[in-house]
Amino acid sequence: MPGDQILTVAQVREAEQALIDAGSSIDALMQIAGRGAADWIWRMAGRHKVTVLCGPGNNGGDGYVIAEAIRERGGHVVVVAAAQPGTDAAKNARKAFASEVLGPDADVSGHVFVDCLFGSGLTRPLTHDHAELVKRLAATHHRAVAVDLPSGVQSDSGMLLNDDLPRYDFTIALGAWKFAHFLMPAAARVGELRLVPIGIEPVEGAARTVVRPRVHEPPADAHKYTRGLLAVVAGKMPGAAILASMAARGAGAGYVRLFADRMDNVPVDVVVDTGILSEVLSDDRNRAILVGPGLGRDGEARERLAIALADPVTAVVDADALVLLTPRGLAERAASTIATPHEGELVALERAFDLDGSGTRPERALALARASGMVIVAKGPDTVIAAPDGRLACARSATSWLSTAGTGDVLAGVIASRAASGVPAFEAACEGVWLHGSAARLCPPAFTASALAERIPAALAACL
Ligand SMILES: NC(=O)C1=CN([C@@H]2O[C@H](COP(=O)(O)OP(=O)(O)OC[C@H]3O[C@@H](n4cnc5c(N)ncnc54)[C@H](OP(=O)(O)O)[C@@H]3O)[C@@H](O)[C@H]2O)[C@H](O)CC1
Ligand SMILES: [K+]
Repeated sequence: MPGDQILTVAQVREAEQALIDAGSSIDALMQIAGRGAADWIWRMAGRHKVTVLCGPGNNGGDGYVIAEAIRERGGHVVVVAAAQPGTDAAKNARKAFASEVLGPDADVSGHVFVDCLFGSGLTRPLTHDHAELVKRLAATHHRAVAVDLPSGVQSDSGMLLNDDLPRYDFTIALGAWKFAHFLMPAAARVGELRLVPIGIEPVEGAARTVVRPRVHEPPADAHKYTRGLLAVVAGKMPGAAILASMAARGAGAGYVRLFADRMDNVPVDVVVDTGILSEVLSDDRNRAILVGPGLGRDGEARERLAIALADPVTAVVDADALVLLTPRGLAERAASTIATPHEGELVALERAFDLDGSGTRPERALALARASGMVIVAKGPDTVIAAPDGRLACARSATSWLSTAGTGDVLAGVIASRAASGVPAFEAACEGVWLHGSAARLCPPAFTASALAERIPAALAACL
């Protein structure tokens, strides 16, 4: 199931123009957006005092609409204008606000601070005065809500144009998600996210959010091979491959076969094969391969990677295998390959594929996907998934407790399991990322990677 669209500033402007061409107006869109945002703020504040900070552009215009909607309901609302409205729509919204507007020096405090200083039109850092004003208002209110984006955040990259700006409890996106809602460092400042739709049509080629997949029970006549046989190739340090295999067992594949040098310390429900790798992989019942966790980086590891990549089934390439991977290694491959690099491995792959690593994380992931022909899962607190055909998806961090050893092995195992179950590569990557995050949410704090792997079936249960 495709998620919601995530749009760049240019895509939002084009989509907004299409609505205007179809008979709407900026003023009408601002009313829908502002009143939709006011509904959320009303739920949060009720009759407690709300302060709306309005900037000069249409984000500020939204602020006047929000303030008027709260005033009409009998709420206690104050507007602080950081600058006079500069656009026609913002001027109209200001005129329609039937109460007093205070200047930026006003001494205000209250329950909810609503930031409508700048949104997607921000092009440069906030001035010192604006930054101090935002900080002061955030400090004198119990809760902070950003409308569309926190002021000071660059919409397409998620970069912060100013240091030291407040964290928000809530961000209410207008019309569509923006990349800054998902990308670090901005994603750490937005708080809980809500989206107010304003009628924007689907934009061709737009990025999507990663959402809960739909998974079906195996058919009545299913057996372990029809549900998918996954081969996991271990190396010198089998622990990581065992962890990946455990996670894979719980994510849908009917059979996980671990190729390893030794049989000891392997849980009973992972089948170990200590034979000859090329023979293990030539089993034509194999539906997917996972190679990389604990593989090592020596000559034997290189050889195992080459044998794995020569196999005509979907391959998930992780950890050490990402460092050993070369364009030549992929040249003969016809089957899909999914790479799951963290930032350091992403940089190594960019070098290997002669890319300069410039641009936002989604742009970098897409460039690598196109250059390598692989589905790229650029994992981290702001995981981005890119396909060679240009599809792009972003996931919010489930929890920062995921920052512990072995969780990457679990992710690789889950993605490989979805691929072995017959899910196409890009979708398998998105499903794996969702299941991994969802399992993390089911874990207690300070969980271990093996506890995470144990929660994968519970995460899968929520998808049935
Ligand atoms: N998504 C939609 O369809 C709708 C969105 N709406 C809201 O509109 C804003 C975007 O509004 P816009 O007027 O384009 O931009 P801003 O309000 O964010 O910024 C206003 C102008 O401020 C100037 N600017 C930029 N950075 C700074 C700065 N650091 N200091 C001072 N001034 C700055 C810039 O103009 P310049 O000419 O000075 O460069 C901006 O244009 C969107 O976020 C939504 O909230 C509408 O409600 C309609 C529907
Ligand atoms: K804002």
